[in-house]
Amino acid sequence: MDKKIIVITGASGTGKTTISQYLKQKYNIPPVLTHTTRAPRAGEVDGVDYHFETDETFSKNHYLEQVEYSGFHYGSSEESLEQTWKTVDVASIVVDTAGAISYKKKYGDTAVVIFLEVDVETVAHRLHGRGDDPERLTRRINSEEFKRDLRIPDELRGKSYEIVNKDIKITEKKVDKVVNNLKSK
Ligand SMILES: Nc1ncnc2c1ncn2[C@@H]1O[C@H](COP(=O)(O)OP(=O)(O)OP(=O)(O)O)[C@@H](O)[C@H]1O
Ligand SMILES: Nc1nc2c(ncn2[C@@H]2O[C@H](COP(=O)(O)O)[C@@H](O)[C@H]2O)c(=O)[nH]1
Repeated sequence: MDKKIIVITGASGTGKTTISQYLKQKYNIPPVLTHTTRAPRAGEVDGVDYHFETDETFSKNHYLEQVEYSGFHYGSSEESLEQTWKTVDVASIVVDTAGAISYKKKYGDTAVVIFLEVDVETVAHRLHGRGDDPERLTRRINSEEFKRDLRIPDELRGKSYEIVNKDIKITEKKVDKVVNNLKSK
């Protein structure tokens, strides 16, 4: 099979990490870790969920793309993806829509984009349920990035699998189809 990167995108709280974990559990498709300057949430572990960085260490890495999201830096490296491709043909990565556009531009058909969509009320409810700090959560939901990522950008329209992530079982079945499509190539 050709090398592929499944790029999971959408607004914060739409279920990107949940789908990335499903891909790992069910298909052994590993996530490529990215870097961030935000603090770990309860239960998040450095080197497992993210490479957690200070402003200083973040600035020393080389990134394929990087963004500022709700006041923090995030970035992903080509080296991490190339490293993962040495051991598997298919990997996944979780990024905002600006990152997904960068991956699509750089990798073309090698980047298979899944755009997750959920209405804003449901997302806010889920983020509260995840235990996000209320002050940070309000800031995030009011950020331009969050509002932008609620709808698929023009650059990805027609080039992505668009999945409404309401019922997780239905979402998983749709993700199964994406993976099966890859396998048949
Ligand atoms: N279909 C679903 N139904 C109900 N809850 C869901 C569903 N999908 C995800 N969740 C829950 O919603 C919360 C947010 O999901 P998740 O962390 O995967 O989102 P995310 O898009 O990765 O968010 P972020 O970009 O902020 O990291 C989690 O608590 C997760 O368990
Ligand atoms: N473009 C990139 N976006 C990234 C990267 N790593 C994570 N993200 C996205 O940032 C927001 C916020 O993440 P959170 O973990 O603080 O909730 C979310 O949309 C992530 O998908 C990256 O390297 N590049």
